Amino acid sequence: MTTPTLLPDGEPQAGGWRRGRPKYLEVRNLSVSFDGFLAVDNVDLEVIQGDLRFLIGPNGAGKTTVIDAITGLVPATGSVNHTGTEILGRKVHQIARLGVGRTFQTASVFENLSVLQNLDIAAGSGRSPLQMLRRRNSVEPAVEEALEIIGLAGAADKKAGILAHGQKQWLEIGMLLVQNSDVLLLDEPIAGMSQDERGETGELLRRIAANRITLVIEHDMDFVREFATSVSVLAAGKVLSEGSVAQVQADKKVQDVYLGTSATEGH
Ligand SMILES: Nc1ncnc2c1ncn2[C@@H]1O[C@H](COP(=O)(O)OP(=O)(O)OP(=O)(O)O)[C@@H](O)[C@H]1O
Repeated sequence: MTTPTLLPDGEPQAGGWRRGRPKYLEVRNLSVSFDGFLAVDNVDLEVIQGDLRFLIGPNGAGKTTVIDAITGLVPATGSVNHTGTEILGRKVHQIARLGVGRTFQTASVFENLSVLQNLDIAAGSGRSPLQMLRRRNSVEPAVEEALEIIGLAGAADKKAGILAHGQKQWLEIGMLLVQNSDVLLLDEPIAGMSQDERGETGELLRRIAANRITLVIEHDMDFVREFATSVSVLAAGKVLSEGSVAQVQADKKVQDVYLGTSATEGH
C-alpha cells in the first residue's frame, strides 16, 4: 500500500515552486457571455503549484463565473490549460477527473451521511453504495489522512448535516483532497465563519496549498492579507491588477474600484 501524501512539507510561496517542473493552470483570453453581457472579458491568469492565489474584486466582478468556466459549468471561449492539457470545452465530470476540484459558497456535502461516508464516496474507493453505508472496521489511509488534515478526525462518525458551518466547508475541502484534486478552486470558503474558524481555515489552506494549484475567491481583506501569497484583482470581468497583497493594495486602479482607502489604512 502506498503511503498517502496529501500533506506536503513546507508552505506556499509567491510564484509557487521554484524547483523542478511545477504543475500550473494557465487561463488565456477567457470570456463568458450571458445573453450578450460579457461577465468575463478576456481574462488571463496563471497559477503555479505551491502559490496560494486569491481572486478578489467587487460584487459582480465575474469571480465565480471564472471558476464556473474553468470547471465547465458555463460555456466559455479562450483556453484553460492544466499542465499541458486543455480542459476548456470538456464536460464537468471529465474536468473533475483531470484533477480540477472546486467548492461552492454553500457547502455541498451529503447531509444524511457521516463525515467518513462523505469522504469514502469522494474517494470512490470501489465499494458499492450499500457497502459504503455499512460501518467499516478499517479506514483507507488517504481518508484517514484527510480527516486529520481537515481537523475532523474526532467527528468521523457524525452526520455531516449536524456539523457546524465551518466544518462542512472543511469536509468539502477534504473531499477534494481524497479525490486527488491538484487544482483547488475555492469560492469564499470562510463566508459565515466565526473568527476562530477563519483562522483554522487559513491554516488549512496554507497546509494544503503548498503542493497544489490553489485559487481562492475572497472578500475579507484581513484574511487575504494574512494568508495570500499572491492576488489577482478582477473588476467588470477583467483582470485589473496582480501581484503581492502589498502591490495590489498600492495600485491606484484597485483603490479606485475596490479597496478604497479604508481597506488599505494601517497595512
Ligand atoms: N447564469 C447567469 N446568467 C446571467 N448573468 C449571470 C449569470 N451568472 C452570473 N451572472 C452575472 O455575471 C456577473 C458576474 O457574476 P459573478 O457571480 O461571477 O460575480 P462575482 O465576482 O463572483 O460576484 P460576488 O462577489 O457577488 O459573488 C454578474 O453581473 C452576474 O449578475
